[in-house]
Amino acid sequence: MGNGAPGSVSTAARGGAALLRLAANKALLVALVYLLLGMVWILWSDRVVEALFEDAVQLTRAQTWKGWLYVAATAVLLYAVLYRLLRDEATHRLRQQRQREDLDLLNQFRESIIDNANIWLNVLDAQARITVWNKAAEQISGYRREEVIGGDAVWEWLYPDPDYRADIARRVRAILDEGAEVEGFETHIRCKDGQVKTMAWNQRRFFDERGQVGSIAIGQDITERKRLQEELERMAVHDPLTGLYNRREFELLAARRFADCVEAGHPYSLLWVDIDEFKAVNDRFGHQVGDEVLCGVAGVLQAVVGGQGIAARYGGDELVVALPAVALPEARALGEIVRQRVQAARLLADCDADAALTVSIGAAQRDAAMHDLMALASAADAAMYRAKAGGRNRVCGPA
Ligand SMILES: Nc1nc2c(ncn2[C@@H]2O[C@H](COP(=O)(O)OP(=O)(O)OP(=O)(O)O)[C@@H](O)[C@H]2O)c(=O)[nH]1
Repeated sequence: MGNGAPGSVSTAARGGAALLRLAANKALLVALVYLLLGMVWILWSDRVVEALFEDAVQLTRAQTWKGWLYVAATAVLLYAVLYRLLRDEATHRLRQQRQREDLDLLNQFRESIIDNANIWLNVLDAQARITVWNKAAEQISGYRREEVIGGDAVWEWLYPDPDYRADIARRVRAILDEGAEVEGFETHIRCKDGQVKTMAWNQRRFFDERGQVGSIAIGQDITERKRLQEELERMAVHDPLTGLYNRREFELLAARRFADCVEAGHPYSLLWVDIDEFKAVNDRFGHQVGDEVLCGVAGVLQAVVGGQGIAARYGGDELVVALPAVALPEARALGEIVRQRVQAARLLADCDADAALTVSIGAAQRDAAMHDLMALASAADAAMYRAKAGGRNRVCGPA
């Protein structure tokens, strides 16, 4: 896999032909120089020998010596030329062999990096078929390379939903056809064992040494990171014990709905729920039981009003429910249902069959004098204290 541009094939072929032409021209030049030197030698040496020797026997001997001299000189010349050519050729071959060895080493190194990288790495050809599938891809997906290499069936396995798969296929085509790049793109894959994992992808196009288009994808399994992130987000807005919204989130959400209701002229009510004699529960049965009771009351509250309002743990044993667009009579009725259900739940039955656990509830509705959520909350809190003062286990409204 490389980054060569398309057309590199014809460039290489043109380069090879030019080199061959250069070699042929050089050889022709050497042959012509040899021919010329030979002709000059024969013409010149014949004249010199004929001028020097008149005797036929001496002339023949001189011609023979001249022949030997020519053969010796051309042999030396031939040796020098061939030695240079063959030495250059040998050096060239040696260099090529070293380059091939270096390239092999580099390829082995690259393959080992691809294979042992801690991240999913796969390569696709122009038809989106898998050509490289590293160990991390095998480990994360559960699919072995023998199952996926050369085909595109893996997309159906990883993305069984046809619409989702079509969307991803469109993105891959955009990468292959238009050179689009993705960075940090998240998908949910279904692994061989049925697990669903969240992956973050970086993917881009490349051209191999033959100019063929492909795409390389690097994937990171972010399932655990996502889960932790969601858990942190959940913890930031929820009370860890009861699972209801925490006070901060309640004030944020309820205030937002309060402003909406003021603007729309809708009613807005609030229930303030406090467990009766909760300190005695802790003292008699222990903090652990107290925690379970708190959770039990929160469960009742969520079941009765969760769909209509915003239920939260305000602090200690105090729970609140904001009821946007709900008028006081309905709010009181809901409070009454909560009270009865808490009592009926017999949350202390396991500790003491006779011990009853009850709640006191204050209900209030926004009036023209209440400009913010806190004013309404104070009114509901005051109503809850009236319920306590009235003997507990009851729902009280405004005085
Ligand atoms: N188990 C448990 N107890 C808690 C928690 N938070 C606060 N409490 C206890 O809740 C009790 C609240 O008592 P109060 O509301 O003051 O009084 P009470 O006993 O409920 O009496 P009334 O409200 O007058 O009926 C205290 O004893 C706190 O220690 C908690 O998260 N778990």
